[in-house]
Amino acid sequence: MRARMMLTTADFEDAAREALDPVYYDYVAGGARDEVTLRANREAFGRLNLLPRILRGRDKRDLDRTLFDCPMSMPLLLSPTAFHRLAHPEGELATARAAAAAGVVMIVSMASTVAVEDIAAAARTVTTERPPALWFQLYLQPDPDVTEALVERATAAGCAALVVTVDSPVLGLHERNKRNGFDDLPTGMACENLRNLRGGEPGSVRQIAMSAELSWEHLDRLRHSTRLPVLLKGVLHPEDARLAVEHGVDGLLLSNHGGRQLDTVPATVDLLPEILDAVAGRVPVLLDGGVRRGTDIVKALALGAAAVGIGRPVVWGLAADGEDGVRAVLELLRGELDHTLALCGATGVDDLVRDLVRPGFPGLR
Ligand SMILES: Cc1cc2nc3c(=O)[nH]c(=O)nc-3n(C[C@H](O)[C@H](O)[C@H](O)COP(=O)(O)O)c2cc1C
Ligand SMILES: CC(C)CC(=O)C(=O)O
Repeated sequence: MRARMMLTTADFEDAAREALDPVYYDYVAGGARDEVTLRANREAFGRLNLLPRILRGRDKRDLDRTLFDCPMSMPLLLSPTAFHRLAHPEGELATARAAAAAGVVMIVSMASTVAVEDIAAAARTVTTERPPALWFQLYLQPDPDVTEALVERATAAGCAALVVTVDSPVLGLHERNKRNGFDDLPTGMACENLRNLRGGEPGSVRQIAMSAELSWEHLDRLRHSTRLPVLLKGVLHPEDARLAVEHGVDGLLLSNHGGRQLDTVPATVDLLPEILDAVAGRVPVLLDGGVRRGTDIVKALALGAAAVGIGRPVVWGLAADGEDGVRAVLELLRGELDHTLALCGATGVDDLVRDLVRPGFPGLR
């Protein structure tokens, strides 16, 4: 039998589907309710067209970018995804080494199955041009002392920024997980950042309190308790984007949680222009959701995103081939990004403007 050619992120998803327990595959692949938003994230990129320029490119294009003092080899980062040990025994250790080797930021999930200190140590084992950069994602907790304990832990581990996910007043409902009876980690795995956080906590996923009573006051308290840059992940309404800037956040990660929270919210790339207008250049806006191709990255950057995140493709790489699989996904996207820049007549990622992206021309999908 011919070996599978791993040419696209979709090839990694196919390989992951074969490697994973179907219950875990569904957990990663799935979205909330009818999965309308999950599909919309992809469809929106497909509807946008690129209108390239000619006779103005360069042989070697600049892909690097610095954000929050973190030099990155390209404006692509690993959005936070929970439970990497479901995909591979090495879990987040493998992911962190791959991200460090590729020179990109990994946003560690509060619900990682390896402790943030161990993830940071794994990233430091990789020798590269750039120091490895980790950011830490957290859900604000109704008890601010718990939030502060987490922030202290992530800061001590060397995380360079905090990404506060604000789209989860309650957990999104995934009917795939319900049907499969998946609602907890298997024996032997835990949310290691929550273990012994303040006392003898076991590291259970149920320790993560989703609360509909969180308010801007909780964010203000966090803002004042840390010197790290704070990004909000999951702001969708432009009015909230304005409020976030007024409350002193340092950046936004425009995200609909990969279609896993409120179903039927718009695709992130469709919302990007409105959010950028609301923010008016005061803080960088990053985007995730449905990014699978170099053309997607170029469209988001050209519209004004400072960087883009990928969620599921990282888990597919990890499930398919551990550290090498994640690295392969990142290098595949780097290659596609560079190739798209060349075809667009761009000298690098700083040479992208809105004019390159057009709403869909009829008949072209
Ligand atoms: C399996 C999985 C776990 C996730 N875990 C988290 C998490 O712990 N915290 C969070 O803020 N977002 C989480 N997300 C959302 C991602 O950060 C990201 O917003 C989303 O996956 C981007 O869309 P994409 O998968 O289409 O690239 C998760 C997504 C997936 C698929
Ligand atoms: C609830 C978290 C533990 C994970 C998450 O955000 C997700 O699966 O989308």
